[in-house]
Amino acid sequence: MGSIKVAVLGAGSWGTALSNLLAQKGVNTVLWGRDAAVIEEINRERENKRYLPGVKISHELIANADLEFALKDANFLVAAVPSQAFRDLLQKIKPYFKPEQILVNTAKGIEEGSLLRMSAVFTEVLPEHRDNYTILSGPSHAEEVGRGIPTAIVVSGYSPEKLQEVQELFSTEYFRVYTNDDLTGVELGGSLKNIIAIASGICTGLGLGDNTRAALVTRGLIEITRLGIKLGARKETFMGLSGLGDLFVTAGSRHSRNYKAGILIGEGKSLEETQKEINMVVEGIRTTRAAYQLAKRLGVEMPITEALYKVLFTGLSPREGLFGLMTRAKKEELNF
Ligand SMILES: NC(=O)c1ccc[n+]([C@@H]2O[C@H](COP(=O)([O-])OP(=O)(O)OC[C@H]3O[C@@H](n4cnc5c(N)ncnc54)[C@H](O)[C@@H]3O)[C@@H](O)[C@H]2O)c1
Ligand SMILES: O=P(O)(O)OC[C@H](O)CO
Repeated sequence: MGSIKVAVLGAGSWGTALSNLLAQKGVNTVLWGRDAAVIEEINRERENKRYLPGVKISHELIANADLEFALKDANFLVAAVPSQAFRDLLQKIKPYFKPEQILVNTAKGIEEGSLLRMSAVFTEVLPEHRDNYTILSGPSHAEEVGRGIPTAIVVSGYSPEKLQEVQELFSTEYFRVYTNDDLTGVELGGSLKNIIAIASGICTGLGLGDNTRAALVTRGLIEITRLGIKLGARKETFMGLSGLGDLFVTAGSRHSRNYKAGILIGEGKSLEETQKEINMVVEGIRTTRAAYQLAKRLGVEMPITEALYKVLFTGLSPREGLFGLMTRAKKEELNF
């Protein structure tokens, strides 16, 4: 793609997979990571063994631990760090940020404390560049994108022209990018599905059946939609790639860190043991606490989120949590 340059910031699983996709497409791409040992390994072995083992990295990809080098003359900055590190990354890039640069956020989460979505964090740090913010979300495991497995994803943001530029940048014959102007819905769908994925994993860890998981995922979609509507999102977005799509891929996949975390917790492991064993970001843990607080503040009913919050943070056992959900007051089904 001509003279376009992209800086991918964060050399974990997703940053590695996306930068590799762009480099394979012929885009001048620099992958920046804060860990010099990981960067060195990528350049030497053409593999990121900790975060994306088994995926061959294109010789066209430049990995570098110097942020200024990565940002210089970049048209697009792709932020691929956990949501709790997004503000910190923005503070680091702020001195270099240019009015024409487009920021593509890929983090799926809500900031703890402020309870802000990533777009709002961006606007706090770089208020004069609000329209340069976009987000890429949807069902996309790095392990599969890294192997060229057909994937569909969605981009959202404020400026329709910028969404089209990001759509054009990432689209390949195996990576299909849609646009959706419901930024609130796209951000919340991608973030809140992780809560339901952990709960789904807990059902598996407890040795329960497909009926239970299907019930949990369906009721989970309804409650995350309910919170989304309250915050101004469109209901339909939760039926799309960043809602149902991402829930489907996360709540039962062997690749999902959130689902795997749930399995370990259902099997009786503590939260600390679980995080140590997975050794990569499990976004849904902190998102559960943030969503629980948001739901309380706004008076939105989110029984699965509340039960998971109690299991993760107050010592309720997974079985007690499930029993509580099954024996709640009787309801109508479609209570958005
Ligand atoms: N892995 C996937 O399949 C996938 C797909 C779509 C979206 N995402 C989202 O992308 C985000 C990143 O996930 P990931 O899978 O790459 O996580 P990861 O745990 O694999 O990697 C995180 C990377 O961020 C770096 N990092 C952490 N804090 C940092 C900071 N303050 N400054 C700079 N770098 C920092 C770490 O060193 C690591 O390289 C998450 O929000 C996740 O939900 C992941
Ligand atoms: O591995 P997970 O659970 O963080 O999920 C990764 C992506 O969000 C899937 O779309």
